[in-house]
Amino acid sequence: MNAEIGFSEFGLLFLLALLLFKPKDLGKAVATFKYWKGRLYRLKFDLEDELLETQKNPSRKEKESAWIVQAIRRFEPYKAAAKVAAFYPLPDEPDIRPILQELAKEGRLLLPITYDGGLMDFVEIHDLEKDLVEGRFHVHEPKKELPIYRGEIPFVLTPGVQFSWDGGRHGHGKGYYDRFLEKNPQAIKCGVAFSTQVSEKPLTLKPHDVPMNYIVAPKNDPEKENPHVEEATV
Ligand SMILES: Nc1nc2c(c(=O)[nH]1)N(C=O)[C@@H](CNc1ccc(C(=O)N[C@@H](CCC(=O)O)C(=O)O)cc1)CN2
Ligand SMILES: Nc1ncnc2c1ncn2[C@@H]1O[C@H](COP(=O)(O)OP(=O)(O)OP(=O)(O)O)[C@@H](O)[C@H]1O
Repeated sequence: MNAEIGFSEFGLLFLLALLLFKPKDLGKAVATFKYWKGRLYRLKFDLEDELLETQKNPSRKEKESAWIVQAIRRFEPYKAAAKVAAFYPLPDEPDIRPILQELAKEGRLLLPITYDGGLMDFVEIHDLEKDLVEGRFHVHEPKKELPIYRGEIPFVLTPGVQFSWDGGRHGHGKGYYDRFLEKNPQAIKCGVAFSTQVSEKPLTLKPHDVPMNYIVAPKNDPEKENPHVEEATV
């Protein structure tokens, strides 16, 4: 009896949520929930790793991140790019730190520094330890005193909340990447995502949403697939 009451209350709450929130808001709420869930999840695993000193049983996220890193390394347009605009991963994004280390060593790494109003610039980073500080939204950002990079940006590894295989991208809703990419139409845009972040159905895009040329994300089983980058089917 009690169980029945519990279930119907849950059902009622769900219906209320559907009535009160527009599908877009509901999507944002789910994205926020996922973001915080991801942060706590990563924290838990980091603590466990420290305690157990083991990397023998990496989580699915770690496996997918390793797959993504391999796929990027093998990707010709990435290999050919003189500079790569990348991102310092948030806990809910693929861990591309090995790529960042390699790019920094090669003198090819650019990371974003954000300003108010949804604007950002890229800065050349040579040392991930010394050149970065924690900026807004807990993202590691270049120190303010470092010079802004004013040269050509041929290739952009782009973070996002959700992508679709046809190149659609939704971010955190502040428009940083849309504004930046609009000003840099020459750049090859490569979305970087966990398999769970890529929708089979095209995302609904607004006129300012800039589509990706490529998506790097494992499609099904990251262990069985050969890492490769998908060309967006736009
Ligand atoms: N790794 C990484 N670096 C990045 C971005 C990104 O998406 N990922 N950005 C891409 O633009 C810029 C920073 N923009 C961000 C904007 C909002 C939030 C954020 O967490 N916002 C909400 C939560 C809402 C949500 O998750 O949708 C908050 O304020 O807590 C994070 C980054 C530049 N650097
Ligand atoms: N090129 C642009 N010029 C002016 N305003 C823009 C441009 N791109 C986006 N915006 C504005 O920025 C806001 C957020 O855009 P959107 O929701 O597409 O961001 P996002 O791509 O999800 O976020 P982010 O790029 O920060 O990860 C919107 O209100 C939009 O009007």
